[in-house]
Amino acid sequence: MGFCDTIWAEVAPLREAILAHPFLTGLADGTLPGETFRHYIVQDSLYLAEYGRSLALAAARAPDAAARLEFSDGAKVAVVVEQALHQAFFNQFGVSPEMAEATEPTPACLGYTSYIASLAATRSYEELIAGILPCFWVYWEVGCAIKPRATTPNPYAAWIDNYADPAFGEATKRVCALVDAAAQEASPATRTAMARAFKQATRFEWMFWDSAWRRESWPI
Ligand SMILES: Cc1ncc(CO)c(N)n1
Repeated sequence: MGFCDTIWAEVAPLREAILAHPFLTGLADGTLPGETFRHYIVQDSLYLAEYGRSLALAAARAPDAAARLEFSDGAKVAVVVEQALHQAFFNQFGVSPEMAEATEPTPACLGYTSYIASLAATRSYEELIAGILPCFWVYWEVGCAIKPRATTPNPYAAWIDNYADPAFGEATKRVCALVDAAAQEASPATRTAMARAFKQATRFEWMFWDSAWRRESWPI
């Protein structure tokens, strides 16, 4: 079993909790309140802007051209999706650019982006890319799980299609391959740190949806 398969299996309980989360069941059957999705999509645009920066840092630190291309491409796609898909949803759900600009990241959003940025700043390249991977893989799994049971018409169809798109699956596979290759060269201690980063980021994925579901804000 490859490294990615192992760490993927280790987070199985987290993945089950994600797939069962009411935010995602509501997305699939179209009953998710628009206000809840609006909270999510504004936070997600803040997330993608910061995540894109961390992908660019991964590209800068990548040991070979293939990895440099993959992460710089990912950095570009994060910005493109942030601007295109999100703008469409902003229009659909009545979020003005001013509202979006005035919104602060929630504790979950800031926690997740700051965690990935901290990997980029103070940890190894191997840990950084392990922390980057759940963003791809969890969304790919969610997209594929939701798509066959999504009701039509569904106000969230464009979101579901984006993450169930085979092209997104291919990108996920390529990042998995880079993580597997890095793990193969790494020491046991680094592999342990990679598994921890992967799990931590997967936890934040759950927290991100849960925070939108609760329409989280700062307690003070
Ligand atoms: C929080 C989060 N994780 C992953 C993705 C997938 O790109 C996203 N858009 N947002």
